Parts: sequence; structure tokens; C-alpha cells
Amino acid sequence: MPRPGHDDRSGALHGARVVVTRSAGRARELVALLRADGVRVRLAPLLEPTLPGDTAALSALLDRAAAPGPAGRTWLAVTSVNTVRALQAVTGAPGPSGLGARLAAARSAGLRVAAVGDATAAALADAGLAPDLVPGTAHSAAGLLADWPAEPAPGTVLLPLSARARPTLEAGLAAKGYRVLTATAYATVPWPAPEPLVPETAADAGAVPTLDRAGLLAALAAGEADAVVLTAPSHLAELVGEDPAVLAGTALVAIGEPTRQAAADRGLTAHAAARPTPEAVRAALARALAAPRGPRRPEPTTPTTSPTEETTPVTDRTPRYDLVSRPRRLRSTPAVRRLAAQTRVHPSDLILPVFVREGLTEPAPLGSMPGVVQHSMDSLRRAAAEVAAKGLGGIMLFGVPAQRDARGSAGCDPEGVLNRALRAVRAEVGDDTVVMADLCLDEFTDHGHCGVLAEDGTVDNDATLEIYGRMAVAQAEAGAHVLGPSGMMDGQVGVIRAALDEAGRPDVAVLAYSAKYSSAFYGPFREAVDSQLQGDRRTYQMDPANRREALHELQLDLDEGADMVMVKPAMSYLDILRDVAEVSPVPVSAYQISGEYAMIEAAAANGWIDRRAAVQESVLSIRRAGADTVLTYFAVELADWFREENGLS
Ligand SMILES: NCc1[nH]cc(CCC(=O)O)c1CC(=O)O
Repeated sequence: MPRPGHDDRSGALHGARVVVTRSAGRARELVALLRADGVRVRLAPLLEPTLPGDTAALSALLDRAAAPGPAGRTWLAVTSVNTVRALQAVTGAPGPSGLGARLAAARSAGLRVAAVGDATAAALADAGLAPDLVPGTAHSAAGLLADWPAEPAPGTVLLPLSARARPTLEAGLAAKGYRVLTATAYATVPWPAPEPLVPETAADAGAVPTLDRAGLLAALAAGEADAVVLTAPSHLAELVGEDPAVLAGTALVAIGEPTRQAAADRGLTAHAAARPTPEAVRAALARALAAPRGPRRPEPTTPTTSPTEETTPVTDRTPRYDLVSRPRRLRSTPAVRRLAAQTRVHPSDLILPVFVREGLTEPAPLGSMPGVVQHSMDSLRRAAAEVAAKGLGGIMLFGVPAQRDARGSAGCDPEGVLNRALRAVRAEVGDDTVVMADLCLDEFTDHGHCGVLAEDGTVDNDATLEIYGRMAVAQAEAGAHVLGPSGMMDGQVGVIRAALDEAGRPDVAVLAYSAKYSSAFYGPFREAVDSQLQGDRRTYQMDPANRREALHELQLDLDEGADMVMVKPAMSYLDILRDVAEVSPVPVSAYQISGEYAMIEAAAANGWIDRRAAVQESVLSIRRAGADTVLTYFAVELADWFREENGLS
């Protein structure tokens, strides 16, 4: 029965066998519209949202939202309807009596709520949490960032996310100076999920014939589907895996340009529905069915002769070359790759460097290191507790004093910021993690050099050593388990060892910065410690041109009693790290420094690299090159990901 606006291509629709990759609950209107045209509709949801295996992090995030913080300083940002459902699920009660009631007190104390788009806003409103901010035009992470209000003192953003979320919003908010706390709200698993986030309603159950992935593949192979309507790039990926030819010869409709592009990337032509409305999908379906289509992939048969036509797709799996070795066997599935993996990054391999600044009452974000802060004493204590709770290998403290002088006196002063911070951290974590102190003068001197200056303005090696010895004892008394001399003075390890022993602290270990190069990648660190340095450190840090010298420095530090040694920076010095790791009899660390961190963050914030994959690969490569432990500003996140990927709570 033609209706207004019905186009004359509906003939192509009548009787067509169409599979829509959507759940019954979300396909209701589209199914009704297509059925009215005589389309034989089946559904194949392919993917389904489910609560993460462990909801502790999400509950903790909700607890934080519920604890009324300083007025107007905390946001809850919600990026999908599924996230609203997940929040409701952990709250325990549906509707306004759940989430809205849970956050009511916090909202009147200033908690604000942002929604990515209208559907999310509506779901929030239904949950009793009408948002304060919805982007005006672009309903996306980018749109939300663009419309985010400028705030003089950015506070915290609580950001529950899909397990597959892209880093756009997190990185963008961090770049605006917010402290962004994330938690996995839901994961997407193959349909049917054992515990779906949205249980099927009685009305939807059985209303439309529904296929699982295997059923859909079988229908495609048997030529029983004339067209497939693809809802999202993830549905396409789930359906075809590494074999796009399963869709050869099938008319394809893509809802949205990203889905069309994902098909094109796999050599498939899909007709895009410009908007996700049932009408737009129907129009695209009519076009797709009317357009000429290539041949379907032939049904698998037992070939008697080898294929002759170059264009024949490869269906014969009998090996045609007698290869002695096929290394791809050990790359074929995630499980076999996991079995064959030689290097892992475990939380206990990681050391988190932290900055504490005298006089701060709130942590201060660092512009050139988005996501990293200068801590107040309070926030430092919390960070240390987190390091211990998450099983990290250690925490390395850097102090930023309020007053500096030519001799860096605050470094030796038991009341200096670093020594006070060491006491606070040790009181917080005891022996639950390893507390380390940067032992260097550059943060404490008014000229910014790592040592004191002689009259001619050069850095005076031996006068500096005497101060390092006193600083070592002060740090040991303040509670450091490990001291990290980073000033590259000749003889520093020996002098520090002797001073510790003489002070009755033979128990305190030395992690020697053995091969520390004069690197351009320290740039952001100098902001982090408010460095006063003019010029450079080339008279004491190593020349990036040199390799042999690293082994000489290593030998000296070992002879002077180093317990552990370090190479720094890491990524541009993996060859040095390899050299040192091959011969060192003591554990080897590498320091992924501020500039290495900043490069990855900047590229990820621009959407140029996949942040999580790049972070993981970077630290994996440092471990692979030979580091036993890695100092990295990504340590906490890497530990979170490790637990997530290994099914640990
Ligand atoms: N006390 C010196 C020190 N210890 C750690 C770093 C750099 C750490 C980083 O860049 O992340 C530096 C800076 C420098 O040598 O200029």
C-alpha cells in the first residue's frame, strides 16, 4: 500500500530478503516500515552491550560522583545511552529513584552532568539526571569538546566509557586542564550476550526472526540474503572478520558514512543512508537492491584442479608451496599470540614518577604533559596509595620547592619539600610499594644546574658530591627505600653509598642513572619542576652520539656499589638499553621521559595514533629491549589495562 513519500523503486524492495544488524528493541520502526513494503526482514544483532566483568571501577566512579566535592568543580560526562544504562545497573534501581536519587545531594552541591547528544540526554533525564550540557550541533566527542564551557579552574571530569572508546574526549578534556577519571561502563560482546545490559522485552522476543553470526554467514553462503543493512563499522568487522568476501554479491546498506567507509576499506560497495532514520535506510536499501552487484562467492567445493583464473578467490586451502616454516601459524589467533608472546608488561615492572610542589593545596595540571599534575601533599598521598593498591613496582618522587638558592639547600633540609613528601608517602604506604627519591640538585638550585657552580660558572663536580652525600642521608632519614642519583656527577654513586653506610643506612639502595643522555626530550619535565636552567647540561649528561661510553659509566657505577642501574631516555636509546641489559649483573631500569610521554599524548589527542595501543607498544618495546623495570608516566593506566586484559579485579 503506497504511502506519501514512497518512491517508485519500492518494486525492488518487495519480496527482498534483508538482514538488519540490529537488536529487535532498536529495529522496531525500521522493521515495520520495511515489512509494509513487502520486505522479508531478519535481524542479526551481532554485538550486544554487557556490563564489564568487574564493575568495581564503575561503582567507584559513581561513588566519586556522589561524594559532593567542591561546588562546581566536578563533571560527570556521559557519552552513550548504554553508559546511562550501565550507571543505572550499578546503582541498582531503575528510573529517577535510582541514578537521579543517588546523585541528588552531589548535584545540589555542584556536580554537573554533560551528555554527548540528544538520545543520551533523554536517557539521563529518564534516569532523573537532566544534563547541564549537550552540544549544540555535532553530537560527538568532538562536538562536546567544542561546546565545553571555558572554566578558569578546570576540576575533575568523571568519564564512564565503553571498553572500546576512542581517546578523543579523554585526551581533549585533559588538554583543557581537567583531571579525567575513567572507568569501563560496558563492553560489547558477540550476540547473544550471557548477561545483556538491556534485556529483551517480552514484546520484542520472537517478533522478528533473528540470526546469530554463524546463522548469518550460513545464510549469506547459501544465497539466502539479498541485502544486509550494516548499522556500524563494528558490526561489519564482527561479521566479516578477515574475510570480506563473505559479503560479495550481497547488496549492502551502511548506516552513516563511517560504516560506508569501513566497507570501502574492505573492498565492499555499500550504499550509505545519510541519516539513521527508517526512511533514509529504506531509500538506501532501494538503491542498493537496484544497483548491479558482483558475483557471490562460490560455495566451497572440493577443487579437482587448481584455480586457473587470476580472479578466482582462493578457497582451496591445500598448500601450494612446500614451505619449511610458516611463522604465521603462531600469529593466527589472540590465544596463540598470547601463548607465543615473549615479553609482558606487568604492573610490578612499572615505576610512577610524580611531582610534588611546595605550597599547593590542589593538584596543578601540566600543560605540556596532559594528564600529569604537580601534586599537593594531599593528592600525592592519594597517588602513592593508588600506586601501592594497584601493585606497581614503585613511585619516584621529584620535589618542586618554593625557594631556591645557589647551593640547592632545600634538598638537604629535612623540612624541604621532597623530604617532607617522602615522609608523607612512607607514612601512607609503608613497605607496600618501593618509595624512591630523585637525588639531584636541579630542582633546588636557582640556576637550575644539577650541581653547584664554581667561581668560573662551571659545574663543580666534587663540591656537588659532598652535597649529594648529605642529601642522600636526608632522603634516607625521610623514608626513601631507594635513591636515584640523576645528576651525572663523576663518582656520585660511590660518595652516596659511603655517606649512607656511614650514617647507618646500609639498607637504603641506589638506583644509579648510569647512562643519562643530554636529551631534547626532557623539555616538558623542565615545566614540571619549574626549572630555572639557562643553557644546557652537556658538560655532565652524556652526548647522544655516544654508545661505548654507556658501558664505561655502567662499569663505574657497579664498581661504586650501584644496586640497580638506569638508561635514560628510553625510546631514542633502546640500543644503549640493549647494550647495558646484556652485560649488567644488576637489575636494569629505563626511564620513558616527559618528552616521550608528551609526543604520544599530542599525537593521540589529534587522533593521529591509537593512544592505548601506542602507549602499550612503547613500553613493551622498552621491556623488550632489556629493561627489567620502566619509569613511565603511564604506569597507573598500564596497570589498569593489564588487569582488564587479564581478567583480574
Ligand atoms: N633531576 C634531573 C632529572 N631527573 C629526571 C629528569 C627528566 C625526567 C623527564 O623528562 O621525564 C631530569 C631532567 C634533566 O636532566 O633535565
